[in-house]
Amino acid sequence: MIFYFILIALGIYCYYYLVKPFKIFNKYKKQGEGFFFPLIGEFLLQNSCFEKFGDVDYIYKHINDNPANQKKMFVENIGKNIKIKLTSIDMMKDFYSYLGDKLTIDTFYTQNFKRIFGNGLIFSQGERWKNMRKMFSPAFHFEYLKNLSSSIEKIVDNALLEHINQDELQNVNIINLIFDMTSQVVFFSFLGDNLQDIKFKGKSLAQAITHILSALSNQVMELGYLVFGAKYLKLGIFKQHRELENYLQEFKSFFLDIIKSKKEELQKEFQETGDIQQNCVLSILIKENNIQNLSDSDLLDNLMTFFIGGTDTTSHLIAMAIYYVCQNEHFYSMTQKEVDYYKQDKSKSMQDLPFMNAVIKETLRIYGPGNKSFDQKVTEDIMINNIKIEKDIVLTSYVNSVHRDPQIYKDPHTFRPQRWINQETNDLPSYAFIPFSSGKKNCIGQHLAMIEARIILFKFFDYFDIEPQKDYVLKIKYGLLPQPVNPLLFNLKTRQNNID
Ligand code: HEM
Repeated sequence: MIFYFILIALGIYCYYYLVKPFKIFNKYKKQGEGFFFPLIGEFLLQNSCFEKFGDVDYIYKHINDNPANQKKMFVENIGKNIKIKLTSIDMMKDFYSYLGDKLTIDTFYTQNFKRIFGNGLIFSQGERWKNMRKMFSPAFHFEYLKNLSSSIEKIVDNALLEHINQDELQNVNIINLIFDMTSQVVFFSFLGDNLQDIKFKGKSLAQAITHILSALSNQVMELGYLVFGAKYLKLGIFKQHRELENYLQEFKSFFLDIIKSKKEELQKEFQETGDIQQNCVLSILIKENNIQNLSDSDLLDNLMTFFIGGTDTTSHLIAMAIYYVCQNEHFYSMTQKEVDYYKQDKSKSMQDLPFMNAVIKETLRIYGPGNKSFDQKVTEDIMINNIKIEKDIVLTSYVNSVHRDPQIYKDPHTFRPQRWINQETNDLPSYAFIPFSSGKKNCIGQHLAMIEARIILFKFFDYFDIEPQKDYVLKIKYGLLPQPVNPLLFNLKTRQNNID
């Protein structure tokens, strides 16, 4: 009896995890390229790309190299899911028009992270998302954010001067250093306070969040998670699972108290003076009478969401821009000369630094931390560029492939900022450059990211002569983002005359 039961269970398992996915895989592979291996196709392919080329995404980045191939998509499997990576510009318009309606974030990887960022903007859909986006948007308009520039400059100056004063200028891990600044900026832009002096169990708040994220990320690799999902982790069968859940809950309630007291402080100021001096998300919510529409836990979820959306991304963008500039003497001297020239003319704004802006855009094109959308589950059959995609398939928009398509960009795999200054990129088609996504769920923080990138890059090249590690080999793997495996270490030498 038990034998038959096991046999039937095995049969059902084989059908749902092997036979059915393989049939669907074959159907879609006709539209492009593909790779199938029972259960772990995506892992295996990315791993082998990493081993061979030092870049997990290599195969998707190069899929358009031969335009005669007419590839449109790359099909893979993971677990029982079939995943389609959209790699052609022709498919982007339809994809982004369905986002948030017939496409919802797939929870295979992300459900564990929801334990920290709950139902903030990224994970919300429908009316809830619409209302929140409307309430938060004014705080992310460029004109409003411009008022934060001097506070951001102060955060950056303090962080760099601290390194200079402590003489910590050799082998500086610049991603960590910049992450410290971008996390202060996110707290500041949300609460009007960078929370620098507050510690949770001996860690700064940014370090505590990083610790939680990295533990959650490790759990996603556990067999139990792959089979039963995040519910299994929350059950707390193992000690390390219980410990993490407790740490997470304590951290959330600690942070909730900080938010409550900041909110009360700003509300009091508003009641007493009719205004709030400090520009930040909270003050906009209070001034526009929206604060009562959000619970304290909604505020916490969104602060965590902004932290996750806005720290790693921005710090990787800036560190990679420094890395690329330092690979080429001409780019390096152009950047430094531009910074020095700008300092002599106070009438200019940082937007008037053409070469530096081109460096940022080119880094976003070729490396962009958001050049792959979240995996999205199809909730009902849809048409993407005249191809029917069935319900339950997982779709990802592979912006990386479009950003490196030789039919759109000349010499697409080369870092060449000049393309953004000469006429080359004047008439790019729609969806040819979308590092911050597109459509209604695009990145709310893109102006903040660009302002930070300009300020931090400017200060680095103003304060320091930057020397990269000799023989460094860039290898890209996924953490929360695609990121360099070996730390980006630089020697910094102060340019004495430039430091007041
Ligand atoms: C270089 C820096 C950044 C890049 C490349 C980037 C990229 C992106 C991308 C591609 C998306 C869409 C994700 C998807 O749906 O698949 C997104 C969404 C989002 N980003 Fe950013 N981002 C950056 C910085 C920021 C900053 C500084 C913040 C806020 C402080 C932020 C907050 C968000 C939020 C809240 C969403 C979700 C928006 C919604 O669903 O309505 N991001 N970002």
